[in-house]
Amino acid sequence: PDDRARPIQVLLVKDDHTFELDEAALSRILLAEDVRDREVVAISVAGAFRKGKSFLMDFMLRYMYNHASDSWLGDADEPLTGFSWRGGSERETTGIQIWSEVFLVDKPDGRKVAVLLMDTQGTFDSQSTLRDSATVFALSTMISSMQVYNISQNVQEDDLQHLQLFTEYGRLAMEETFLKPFQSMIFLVRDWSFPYEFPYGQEGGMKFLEKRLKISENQHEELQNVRKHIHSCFTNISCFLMPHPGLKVMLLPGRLQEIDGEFINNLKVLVPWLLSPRNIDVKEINGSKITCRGLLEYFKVRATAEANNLAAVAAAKDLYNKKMEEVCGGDRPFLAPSELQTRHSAIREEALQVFRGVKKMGGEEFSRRYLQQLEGEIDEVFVQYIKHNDSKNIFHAARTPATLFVVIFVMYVAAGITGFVGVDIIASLCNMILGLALITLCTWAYIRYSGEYRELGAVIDQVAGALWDQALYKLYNVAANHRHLYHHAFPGPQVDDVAEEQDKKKD
Ligand SMILES: Nc1nc2c(ncn2[C@@H]2O[C@H](COP(=O)(O)OP(=O)(O)OP(=O)(O)O)[C@@H](O)[C@H]2O)c(=O)[nH]1
Ligand SMILES: [Mg+2]
Repeated sequence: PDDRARPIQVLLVKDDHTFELDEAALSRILLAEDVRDREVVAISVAGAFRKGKSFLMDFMLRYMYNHASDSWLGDADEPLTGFSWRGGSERETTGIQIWSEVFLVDKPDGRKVAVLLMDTQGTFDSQSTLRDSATVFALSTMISSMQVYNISQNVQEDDLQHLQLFTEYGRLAMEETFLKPFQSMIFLVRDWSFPYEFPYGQEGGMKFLEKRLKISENQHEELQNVRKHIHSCFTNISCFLMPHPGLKVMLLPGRLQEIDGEFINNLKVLVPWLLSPRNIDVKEINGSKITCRGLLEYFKVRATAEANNLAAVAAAKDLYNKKMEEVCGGDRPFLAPSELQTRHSAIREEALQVFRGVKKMGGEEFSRRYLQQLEGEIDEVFVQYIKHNDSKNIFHAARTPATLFVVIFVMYVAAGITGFVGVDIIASLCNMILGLALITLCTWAYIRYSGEYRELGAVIDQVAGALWDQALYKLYNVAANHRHLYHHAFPGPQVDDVAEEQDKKKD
C-alpha cells in the first residue's frame, strides 16, 4: 500500500456513549478531486467483536491494490497490514473507519466507479451499550451498498434476531418507500466446520442460508417474523461459508504461511466474488445511484440525525419515567385513576416537549418517526403504571373478604328473620350458606397467609369477584333507572339536541 494510505476514523464513539462524526476527515476522502463525482460502491464488514473482520478487510485491500494480477494474494511471508487487527480478547476497532484511499474501478460496461472500504466496531464488546452497537451497525448498513455480516461457525437464531434489531433501528430512519431500504447483505460464516453438509463457498452458503431463512406455515410466529423482516429489508441476500484459518493465526502475527491452505483457497474465491468489477453494486438511495459527494451529505445527515434523535428519545423517556415514579412509584400510595390520567397527560406532554426541544438534525419529517416511537413507548409504560397503581388499591385486595363478609352478614340476618317467622327450612339453608362462607373465608385467609394452594385461592377470588361485579352491576342498573326517571320528571335539552345545535353554529 501507498505510504500515506491508512484507516481513517470517521465516526467516533465517545466515553459518554455519544457519537461524533469527523466531517473534515470524511470530506477529505470523499471530496478528493478524482472521486467526488464518481458513482460510489461502499463495502462494509460488521458483526460481533473479535471475529476477524479487520483481518478480512486487509485481504480485501490487497485485492484492491493488486487486482490486475492473478497473484493478488501476494508473498507468503509478507505481513498483513491495513486496518489494524490483532489477536487477543479485547476489542480493537472502534466506531467506523474508512480506508483513506478510494479505489477507482472500471465496471464491465465502461463506467468508472469509486470503491470505498469500511471497517466497523464489533458489536457486543463489554464497553458498549446495545444502543451503541445498534447505531454503528445500522449506520454502516445505511451507508454501504454491500454489508458483509461476519458471523462465527453457524447462523444462529440470535444472529438473525440481532440483525432484525439493528436493521429496525436503521429502517426507522429511512423514508417510507415501496423499495427495500437496504441493498446487499452477505452472510459470511467464518470457521464453518461442516463442509460435508454444505460445501465451503458461495453455492454451499446459498443452500445453507436458504434452509435457515425459510419461512414455513408451521413455524412459530416469532421465527416467521424475523425471517420476513430480513427478507423485507434487503434487495439481495447471499451467503459464503469460510473454513477455519488454523490455530496458528491466532498465536502469530499473521503471515500467509501460517494460515491453512484451505482458508487461502477459499479466500481466493471469496474476495474476487465480493470485489470483482462485475460484482460490485453502486450505492443507491431511493432507487437512484449516488456519487461520493452525495454519500458524504447522506452520511452527515444520517450520522448526526440518527444519533441525536436516539439520544433525544432516551432523554424524554428518562424524564417520563422519573416523573411518573414520583407520582405513583413503588413507595407512593394509591392514586385516583382519573388523577393518574391527568398527571400522565401532563408528564407525557412534558417528555414530548423535551424530545422536541433537543436540537436534532434531519428536520421535522425525519424526527416524526422517532416521535411516534417515543409516544408508543410512553403509552406502553403508562399501561404498566396503571396496573401497578391499581394493585395498590386496598379495596382491590379486600374485595374477596368484603364480599364474603357481606354474604355472611346477609345470611345471618336472613336466618334470624326467617327463624323468627317460623320458616325453618329457609333459616337452615341460610345458616348452611353462612357456614360455607365462613369456611371459605378461613381457607382464603390461610391461602393468602401461607401462599399455598394458590389455584384454589384464585378460584375463590374469581367467584367473589363475580359476585361483587354482579352486585355493582345491579347497583349501576338501579342508578341508571333512576336517571331515566329523573329525566322523565324534568325533561331538559337532550344530548343529541345539543350536538345538533353546535353543528348548526359551526355552519
Ligand atoms: N477463528 C478465526 N479467527 C480468525 C479468523 N480470521 C482472523 N482470525 C483471528 O481473529 C483475531 C481477531 O482479528 P481481528 O481482525 O482484529 O478481529 P475483529 O473482528 O476486527 O475484532 P474487533 O475489531 O475487536 O471487533 C486475530 O487473532 C485473527 O488472527 C477466522 O476466520 N477464524
Ligand atoms: Mg476490527
